[in-house]
Amino acid sequence: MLDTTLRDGEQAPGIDFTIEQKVQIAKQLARLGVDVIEAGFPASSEGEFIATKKILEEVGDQTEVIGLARANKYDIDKVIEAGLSSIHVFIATSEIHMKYKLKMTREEVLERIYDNVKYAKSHGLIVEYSPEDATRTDEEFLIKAVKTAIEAGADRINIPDTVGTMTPFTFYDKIKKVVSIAGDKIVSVHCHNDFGLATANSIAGVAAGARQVHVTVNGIGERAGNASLEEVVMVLKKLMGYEVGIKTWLLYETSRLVSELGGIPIPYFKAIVGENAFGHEAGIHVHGVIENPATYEPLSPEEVGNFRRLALGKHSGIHGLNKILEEQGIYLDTEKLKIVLAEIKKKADAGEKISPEDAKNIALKLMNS
Ligand SMILES: CC(=O)SCCNC(=O)CCNC(=O)[C@H](O)C(C)(C)COP(=O)(O)OP(=O)(O)OC[C@H]1O[C@@H](n2cnc3c(N)ncnc32)[C@H](O)[C@@H]1OP(=O)(O)O
Ligand SMILES: CC(C)C(=O)C(=O)O
Repeated sequence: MLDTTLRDGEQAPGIDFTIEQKVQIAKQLARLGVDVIEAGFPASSEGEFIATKKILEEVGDQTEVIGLARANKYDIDKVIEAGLSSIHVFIATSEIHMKYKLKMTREEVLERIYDNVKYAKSHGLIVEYSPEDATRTDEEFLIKAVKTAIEAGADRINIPDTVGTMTPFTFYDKIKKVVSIAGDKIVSVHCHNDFGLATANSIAGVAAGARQVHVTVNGIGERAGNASLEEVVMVLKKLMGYEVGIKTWLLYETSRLVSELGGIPIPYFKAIVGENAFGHEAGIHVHGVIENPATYEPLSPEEVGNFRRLALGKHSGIHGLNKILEEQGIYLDTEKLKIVLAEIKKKADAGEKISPEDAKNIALKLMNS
C-alpha cells in the first residue's frame, strides 16, 4: 500500500498541512503499517522540502519514504538533496497533456522518460515511474512509455487513472496488458474518484496483477479525491483474502487525525470510517444486530476501530429500545416498552430527534406516573 495523503491528498484545495502536521500524519501512517509513504513534492516549496526530509528522519527506518518529481533534473535533485532513496518520477503520455500542457512531441516525452529515470537510477534511487494520464493515453504509446522507463531502469511502474475515467472492466484489461510487459517490475495503480469508481478501479487493478495501490486517508485528493485507504484495505482483506499488513483497528483514529488536521469533515455515510458506517435505527436491523451483529454488519466496528451506534427514531422496535434502556439501567416489561416506543414514534413523526437520554426520561416519567 503506497499512501499519498501527504502528496496527492494535500494537493486538494484548502488542505495545507504544516511541517509538524505532516510529520504527525506520517508517524501515524507508519504505525498503521503502510509500505510506502509519499511524503511530498520536495521541489514545490521550502516547507515541502523540509517536511519530506523530516518525515524520512522520523519514519524512514519503518517504511519506505518516496518523493515526487517531474521529469527534470531540478526536481530529481531536490529529492536527492532531501536524502530520500525513493523517487516517483512522472510525465504525462496522453495526447491532450503532451500537446497543451507539456508542449512536447511523443519522441520528446520518451526521451524525458529515459533520461530522467536513468538519471535518478544513476544516483542509486528506487524509481517509480508514472505515465500521467495513462488511461487516456493511446495504448500503443503507453506500452512504449512503460518499456522505455523499464529500459532506463525503473523499479516500479505506476498506472494513474488521472481524471478517473476508467471503469473496473476497462481498467482490468489495461492493467493486464501492462503487467504482461512489465516482467518482474512491480505494477502499481493510482485511481481518482471523479465518477466514484476509485476504489472499484483500484481493486480491479489488483485483480489484474497490480501489486501496489496508491491510496489516501479518507480518499482526500484532487477534485473528487483518490482511492480511499480504508476502503481499499478492507476490500482486499475482507472480500479478497489478501494479507495487506495494515493494523486495521487504527483506521478510524487515522481517519479522524487527517480529518482534524486537514479541516475536512468525513461524510456521515463514508464506508468503514463514517459515523454511520455501523449505525442502526431500523427495528428489524437492531434486533438482528443484538442477536448476532453479522446479520447486518459485514465487518465488525472493532476491526477498524469504529463504533456501533444504535439509534432511536420512528423506525425503532421493542428489542432495540429495550437494549438502549437496559444500558442506562432501566428495565421495563413489554407493555411499558410499547408505551415508551409509541411516545418515541410520535415525537419522531413530528420531526424530533430522540437520544437515548430522551428515551430514558420518557421511561422514568412513565415509571413515576
Ligand atoms: C497529476 C498530478 O497530481 S501531478 C502533480 C501535481 N502537483 C503539483 O503541481 C503540486 C506542486 N507544484 C508546484 O509547486 C509547482 O507547480 C511547481 C514548483 C512544480 C512548478 O511551478 P512553476 O515553475 O511555477 O510552473 P507551473 O506549475 O505554472 O507549470 C508547470 C510546468 O511544469 C511542466 N511540467 C508539468 N508536468 C511535468 C512533468 N511531469 N515533467 C516535466 N515538466 C512538467 C509544465 O509543462 C510547465 O512547464 P513550463 O513552466 O515550462 O510551461
Ligand atoms: C503523479 C501522478 C501519479 C498523479 O498524481 C496522477 O496522475 O493523478
